[in-house]
Amino acid sequence: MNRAPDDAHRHARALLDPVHYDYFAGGAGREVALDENERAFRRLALLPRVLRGAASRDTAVTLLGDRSRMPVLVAPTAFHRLAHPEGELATARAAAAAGTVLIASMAATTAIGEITAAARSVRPEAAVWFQLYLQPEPEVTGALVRRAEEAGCTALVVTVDSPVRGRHGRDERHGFHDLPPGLAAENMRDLPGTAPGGAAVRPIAMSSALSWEHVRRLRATTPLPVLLKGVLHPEDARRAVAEGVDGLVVSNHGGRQLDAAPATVEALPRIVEAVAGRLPVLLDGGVRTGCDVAVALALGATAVAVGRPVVWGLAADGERGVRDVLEWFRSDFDQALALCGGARPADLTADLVVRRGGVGSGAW
Ligand SMILES: Cc1cc2nc3c(=O)[nH]c(=O)nc-3n(C[C@H](O)[C@H](O)[C@H](O)COP(=O)(O)O)c2cc1C
Ligand SMILES: CCCCCCC(=O)C(=O)O
Repeated sequence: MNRAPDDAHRHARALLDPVHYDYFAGGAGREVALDENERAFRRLALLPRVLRGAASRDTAVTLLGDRSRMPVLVAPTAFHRLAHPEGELATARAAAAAGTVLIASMAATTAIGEITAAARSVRPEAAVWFQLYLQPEPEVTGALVRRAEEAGCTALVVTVDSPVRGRHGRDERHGFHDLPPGLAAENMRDLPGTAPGGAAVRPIAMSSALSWEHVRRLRATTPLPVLLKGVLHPEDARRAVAEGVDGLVVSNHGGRQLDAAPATVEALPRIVEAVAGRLPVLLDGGVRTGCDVAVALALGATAVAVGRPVVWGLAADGERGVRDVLEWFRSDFDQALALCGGARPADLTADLVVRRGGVGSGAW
């Protein structure tokens, strides 16, 4: 029996050290953006179409050349070994088995080469993308990109919503600022510029000096497609198109950065309008059911990504727990698609989405 993300969440909460549970669950500030991500989906409804003769369905999508069995990817989340001893290796095997794309965090507690190897041990064509925080020193960013390329990653997801780190009240209250002994952000090990005898693992820097120039430089140094994660303003989306970026992720970092950021599903339509089909637009934040996936796709997302539900599956039952959560998302999305009268993700169109209480008002 597949465990729904809500069940996994309950199990994870019971099993995890409360300090680590709060790290994963928490958000920035008063956690308004965190709460709103889920609530905003509840404010939206789907108007199903009937009698469309959609006898067989296909939930697969192709994203920048990678095929995914469903339009639900694994969002990058840090420090999986805090959730389960097998950490990112378990997540990678589960994502590969579920046939979806894993976006591996630069802040993983397992090196990217080991993550891709684990995914490919299950499915040789499994796609792994690498999430990157651009580092102030170009040679450090360059070395991270080479590692991702050598590991066989097929896209880079550059997180641009973190000029500084959000303030996480739960972590502050617990005094949780560092990984426990024995765990490290393994992609940061042995990078250029580490002083002889200095710490072998560099801290991850967040820099407010980053600009479009850094994105341009990155694009010039790698053949991999580059997506920007954390775009919420339509002008930034238009600029991304002009700069030749390959894709966008509409994200408020799961409510962990700017607490005043809008719910991502509410920001999505303006980004989709600005991009006008020129790039794939992904969304993450608060996606908890197949209906949420269907709403996001109907509003123009090519796919969504899920963060915490995957962590809960991992904490609850390792590789099997993540696989259960991902398989549940696939079947729940398939069910929503069928109930909307669709045969494939492209059948979900904006006219299906209305605000609750607003049917007939042309709310969208
Ligand atoms: C515990 C945790 C760690 C995260 N680590 C990263 C990270 O390393 N890099 C990144 O770009 N986003 C990170 N995120 C943000 C996620 O990629 C994603 O935007 C967010 O989790 C989506 O919201 P959801 O958790 O409601 O699905 C993290 C989120 C959580 C909850
Ligand atoms: C400076 C530590 C970097 C870890 C970042 C993980 C992350 O993005 C999060 O939201 O947590």
